[in-house]
Amino acid sequence: MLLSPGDTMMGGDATVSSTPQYGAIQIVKSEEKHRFILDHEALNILCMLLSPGDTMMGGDATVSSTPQYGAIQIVKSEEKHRFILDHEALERILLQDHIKDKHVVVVSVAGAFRKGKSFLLDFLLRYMNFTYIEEVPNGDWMGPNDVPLEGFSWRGGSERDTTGILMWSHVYLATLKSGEKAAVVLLDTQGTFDSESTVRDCATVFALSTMLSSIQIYNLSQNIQEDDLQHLQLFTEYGRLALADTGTKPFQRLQFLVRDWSFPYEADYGEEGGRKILERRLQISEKQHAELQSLREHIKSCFSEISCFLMPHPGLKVATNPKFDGRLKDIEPDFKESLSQLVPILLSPDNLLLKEISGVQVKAKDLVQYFKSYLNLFSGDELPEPKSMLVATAEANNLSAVAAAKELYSSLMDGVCGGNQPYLNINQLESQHLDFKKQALKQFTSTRKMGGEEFSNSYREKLELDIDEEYDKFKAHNESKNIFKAARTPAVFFAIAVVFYIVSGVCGLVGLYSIANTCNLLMGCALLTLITWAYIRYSGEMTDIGLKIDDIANTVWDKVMKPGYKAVIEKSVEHAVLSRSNSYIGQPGSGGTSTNFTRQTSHNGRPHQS
Ligand SMILES: Nc1nc2c(ncn2[C@@H]2O[C@H](COP(=O)(O)OP(=O)(O)OP(=O)(O)O)[C@@H](O)[C@H]2O)c(=O)[nH]1
Ligand SMILES: [Mg+2]
Repeated sequence: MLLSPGDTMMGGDATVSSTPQYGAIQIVKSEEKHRFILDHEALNILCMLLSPGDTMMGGDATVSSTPQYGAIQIVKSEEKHRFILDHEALERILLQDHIKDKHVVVVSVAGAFRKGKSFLLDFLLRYMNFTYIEEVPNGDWMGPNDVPLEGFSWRGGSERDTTGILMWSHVYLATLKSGEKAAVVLLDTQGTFDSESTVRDCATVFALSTMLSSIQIYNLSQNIQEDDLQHLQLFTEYGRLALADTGTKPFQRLQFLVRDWSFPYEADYGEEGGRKILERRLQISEKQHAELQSLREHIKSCFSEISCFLMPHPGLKVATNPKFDGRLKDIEPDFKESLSQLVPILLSPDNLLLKEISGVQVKAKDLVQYFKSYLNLFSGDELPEPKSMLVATAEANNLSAVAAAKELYSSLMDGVCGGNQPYLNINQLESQHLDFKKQALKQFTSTRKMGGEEFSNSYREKLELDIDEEYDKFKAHNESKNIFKAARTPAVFFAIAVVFYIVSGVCGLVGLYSIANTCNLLMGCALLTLITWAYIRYSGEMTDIGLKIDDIANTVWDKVMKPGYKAVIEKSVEHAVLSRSNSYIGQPGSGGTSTNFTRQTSHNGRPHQS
């Protein structure tokens, strides 16, 4: 978003940002006599930059240097431990025109509370800004040494900070290895096991973020413990069902991230050490209980990629100093070194992974549907069974396929009878509709969906109904382009006025004054209706009355004028044919005279004479 020309940018050349469209705007100015005045215009521009209603998390300490971006709480924790989805906020982010049709990469960080999740995400933001906005490849994305860390709200202390699920308001566009442009979404989540949340709350947030992300960063402290693996049980159960249904792995990447790893002499910091530890933790041995064995097997089979990264301790300033505000100079070099290795492993264009559900890549607009279905699923008092998770996924799957097929139909119809297209003959329109409907249904049937054919039949029926409804709209729109139909109402009322004018004149001539007066009155009414109709059409007000006048005109046309007009035409054609044949028979050599002729009529196809 650009600032309007003429905005007061503070700081002159020295402070111009590397992205020149951002800058400090002076909203309170110091005037003569030491008075401060508010620059309303500048304030309005700032208000426009922030979409209305956005909940910017973080308070003063974490306000971003690019004020138009912020963390938006899309899943909120309400009273009685219920989570609700902020549809509007979600749609505002994901349904932006340049985003909605892009496949998405969803990066989420989940895990226990107070373990540095939001802190890490702010480094991910720095990398994203550097690589995908400023587009400087292989540079130093970590930024200057002496700048506070901003973005998602993070802080020290023992009390929880993040609640619900937050999405970064800016969706990054990244060019993948394949050359495709993908939309990258970052999610921060409420930490698990804080003193205010129930087990269900924790499981809900963790489940939502795992189900919706393509790169789930599982943030752990110090080690991978058995209970950390057990939290994945719900997904592995669901994953098994989904795997059986579609034959594809339901989740993409699970990245274990062990913070404050204290045993570098056993396994090195970084990816290599992480692989070693992960192998040990996911190892299946005969000594293990059968349940532990199957959990490990299922974790492996549900994610297409599992990896682990061991992070060193960031230093005492980070962990214990209340004044620490994220400056790199206060962080231990080991930590910074590991961070510079970790973040590109997660977010470089080559490592981004698209979100897939049942083997189909998810678009940003589909993600909205999945959010809705999953939030619905988790709104009950009990945690859902893996089977109902499968049903919810199948439902969202089918709804997305319905939406895509409907969109195909609408765009095809738009091409033949949309806004700029001329009026199309009704028979032609009908045949195009049937053809496009067939194409849309074919696309729906061929899209891979969960839940089987029987499940998707009801959605197919819904699609047919939706398409027919859409067709009615296209038909009405097409009709409105028929200028003869548009001119029908004024023509009918004008004709009525003319007829009554003539009748009134004739009646006046023969002395039937009362009938003449009534006709005059009716003529006046017709003209008045005509003027009212013209005003409604011109002003766009009182459209209900306008529609009623159109209805009356249509009825008069269908019931009176059209039959009358047809009868007159038929009569005159008959008359013309008759007079033509009469003149033909009357001609010399035609075998008869005009007064004495042989009339030929046809009887059962045979000519006979009378
Ligand atoms: N020991 C340690 N502390 C860290 C690390 N990273 C960040 N911190 C500190 O941990 C504290 C909490 O950071 P946050 O990012 O707010 O933690 P969080 O996990 O988002 O916390 P909740 O939002 O409450 O779930 C801050 O004081 C950070 O400085 C780390 O790797 N190790
Ligand atoms: Mg947090």
